[in-house]
Amino acid sequence: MTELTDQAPLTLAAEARAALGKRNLVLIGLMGAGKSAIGRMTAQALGIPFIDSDHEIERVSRMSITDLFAAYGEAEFRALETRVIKRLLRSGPRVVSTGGGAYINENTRKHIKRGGLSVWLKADLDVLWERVNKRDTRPLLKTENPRQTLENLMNARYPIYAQADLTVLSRDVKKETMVEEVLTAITAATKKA
Ligand SMILES: Nc1ncnc2c1ncn2[C@@H]1O[C@H](COP(=O)(O)OP(=O)(O)O)[C@@H](O)[C@H]1O
Ligand SMILES: O=C(O)C1=C[C@@H](OP(=O)(O)O)[C@@H](O)[C@H](O)C1
Ligand SMILES: [Mg+2]
Repeated sequence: MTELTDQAPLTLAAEARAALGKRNLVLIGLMGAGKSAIGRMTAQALGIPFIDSDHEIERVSRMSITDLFAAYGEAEFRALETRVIKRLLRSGPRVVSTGGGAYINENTRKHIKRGGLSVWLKADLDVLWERVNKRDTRPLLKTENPRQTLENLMNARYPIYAQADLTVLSRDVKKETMVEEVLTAITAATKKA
């Protein structure tokens, strides 16, 4: 009979997939951290569905995030975001990339803590700014000094993101490297547990 030890070692993705089980992987962090891009690629590597909560919000509301903020304001957006994320986390496994403010909302955070393994993609201000200043799709950054706004958000939010189950440093390396680090973090955390 073949012993388990005789078999070829599992690939990193397969190992992470086994470690995840039925749990959802939830990416959190500030705008520009790479939640949407890295989340999509991580789901592909794991062979499980990917959903971006902002895209889902846009789909159900049939409005862009920018228009939602303009028409209804941030409070209404957060209420919708909570409902959408709660629903997305009901079944797993999935990779769910959230919008930057989702985990800051106490209600949404509660659902994420209950419904998944959270990974904070943590980046420094220069990396985030370099990425977000190329697009104008983020209503919270439509201020006189968007870089300062981003820094203020960083100061307010980083202590809360720190509650995530896992943290991976997001920086200027290949996206594939980021995916590998997320998979490694999932595997390592499960081995430790
Ligand atoms: N490791 C990376 N290296 C270079 N660019 C990246 C990396 N990760 C993300 N990006 C780019 O940065 C921008 C913001 O990423 P995105 O996934 O939208 O972030 P978030 O969803 O966290 O706001 C996108 O253009 C994305 O392609
Ligand atoms: O940080 C935030 O509060 C927000 C981040 C955005 O998502 P990304 O983090 O994917 O850019 C989007 O949900 C909305 O503009 C609000
Ligand atoms: Mg995003």
